Amino acid sequence: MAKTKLIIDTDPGIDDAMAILMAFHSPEVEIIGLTTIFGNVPTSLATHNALHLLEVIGREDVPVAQGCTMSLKNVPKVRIADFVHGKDGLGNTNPSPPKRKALDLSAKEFLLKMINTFPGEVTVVALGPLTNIAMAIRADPMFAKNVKQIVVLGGAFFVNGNVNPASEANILGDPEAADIVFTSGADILVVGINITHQVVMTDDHLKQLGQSESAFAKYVYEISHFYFDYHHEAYDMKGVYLHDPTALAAAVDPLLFTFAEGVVRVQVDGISKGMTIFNNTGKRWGEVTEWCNKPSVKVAVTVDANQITDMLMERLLTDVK
Ligand SMILES: O=c1[nH]c(=O)c2ncn([C@@H]3O[C@H](CO)[C@@H](O)[C@H]3O)c2[nH]1
Repeated sequence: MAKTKLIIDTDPGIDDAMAILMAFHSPEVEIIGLTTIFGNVPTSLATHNALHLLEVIGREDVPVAQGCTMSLKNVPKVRIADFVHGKDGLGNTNPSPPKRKALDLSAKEFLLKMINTFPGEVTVVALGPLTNIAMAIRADPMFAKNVKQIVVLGGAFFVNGNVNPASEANILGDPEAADIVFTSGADILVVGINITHQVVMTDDHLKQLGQSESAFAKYVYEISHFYFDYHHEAYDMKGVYLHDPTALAAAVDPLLFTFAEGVVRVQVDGISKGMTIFNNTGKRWGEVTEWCNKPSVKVAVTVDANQITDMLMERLLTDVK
């Protein structure tokens, strides 16, 4: 079967690094580029880290396109998540400067170019705020039709957020962009923290990675201590949430999830800014609401969590020649 072409829009980030490594050991997909965005780190550092990760992986042929440095409303991210990922985004391991540079094309231009070159063939896995993708949608009305699928890591459906009780970090990073993407009519899978908080890499799994001879396993072991310390402290748990690898798994094998369909709108201001509100009641509302006459998305509602952790472990522990 033909491999799905993937573009990973990313803000690496320790769990982004795990997802990117996992993607390169996933025979189901072919990664045709990385685009970068602010979130876990500022955009310039995301680009630096994306180029560094491709060196670690040995795939310096894969292009990186730098994305927006601010949200659609020209607001820089209020709180870069260095307390989750370290100052350098990779657990304070201080990676050496990458040998390559990003493309001259912006992330938006790269996304448009790839989707127009391969209509119906490219899936975008969005691991950070959705600014680049919203920009592409706004620039070209055909983008939403021609992208094969957009897999979004973001939102908190029927649960609290992880930045505050209302909002999850990626959606809060650019709520206007998220609302544009969710209502664009593209084929969209949304994986929120109601799902990713079920998918855990334990302290024992980390130990196993540390004892392995696999280059990917050793690398993840090195960068992950900071991320584990954060989870020990913030959540009192003996492991970490696998946010980004879970979204990547949805692109590789959506059968590991079940989805409910409905319209998702995003709160763009007020105390619940960034909140994702999903209408799947099936009720015939008596009045016109902001959810009426909008395209639906598929929101993940259940997950085979152990299978995803196993998939990540297996793909990190295996050296692919
Ligand atoms: O700003 C943040 N605050 C968090 O507590 C937090 N926990 C995880 N994350 C990152 O945001 C995405 C999931 O919401 C993932 O990329 C996490 O690394 C966080 N970001």
